[in-house]
Amino acid sequence: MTVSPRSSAPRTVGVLALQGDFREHREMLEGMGHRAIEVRKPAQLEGLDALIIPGGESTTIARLILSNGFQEPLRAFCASGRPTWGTCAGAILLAKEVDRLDRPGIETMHIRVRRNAFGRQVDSFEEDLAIEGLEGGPFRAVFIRAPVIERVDPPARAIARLADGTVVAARQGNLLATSFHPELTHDTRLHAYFLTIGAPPGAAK
Ligand SMILES: NC(=O)CC[C@H](N)C(=O)O
Repeated sequence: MTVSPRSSAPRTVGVLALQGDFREHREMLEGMGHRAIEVRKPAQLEGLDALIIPGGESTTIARLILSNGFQEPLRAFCASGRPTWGTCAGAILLAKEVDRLDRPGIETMHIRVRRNAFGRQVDSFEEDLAIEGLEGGPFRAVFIRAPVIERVDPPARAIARLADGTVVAARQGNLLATSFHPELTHDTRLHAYFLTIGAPPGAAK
């Protein structure tokens, strides 16, 4: 399926605002005409149509998820079928397996992620990606101390790869994980795509 950037009606979209670049996601969503909520308490998840878990420092966000009682509510949100998207650190938190993370994350996507996979020499870079389901040509992806998706197990599937074949985006029903940061570009296509990926409750298991 392909979507155009303006194909969805205004939604109420939460951005987990414990740490990281939640503001950039909120501003992009607002620029698209959606209502964006910075989520700091589990009760705020209730009225949302969709949720973004932003980039930042995954160890810090994982610690704050646990200390703020977010772990079960976030798992329930993923199971509810509402679109849920982790960018960079957010993708690390959605993964069932991570090479090293000293505490549990949300662990709902059947992917294995390796943190800081590009090493010190390549702290950040950009690459044009073909993303399955996205029309309008390549997507300029910004990678910052990015993880890679080392393994994708069904029902998850890879939807974007670097030129060398490395998986950098995956989808599992209503769940989306990207190694890169679309909120740091002016391209709203992936945010628009994300809002279309709702699934029946439990579909993402
Ligand atoms: N931009 C990012 O979100 C970087 C992720 C960070 N390197 C981590 O492992 O948590």
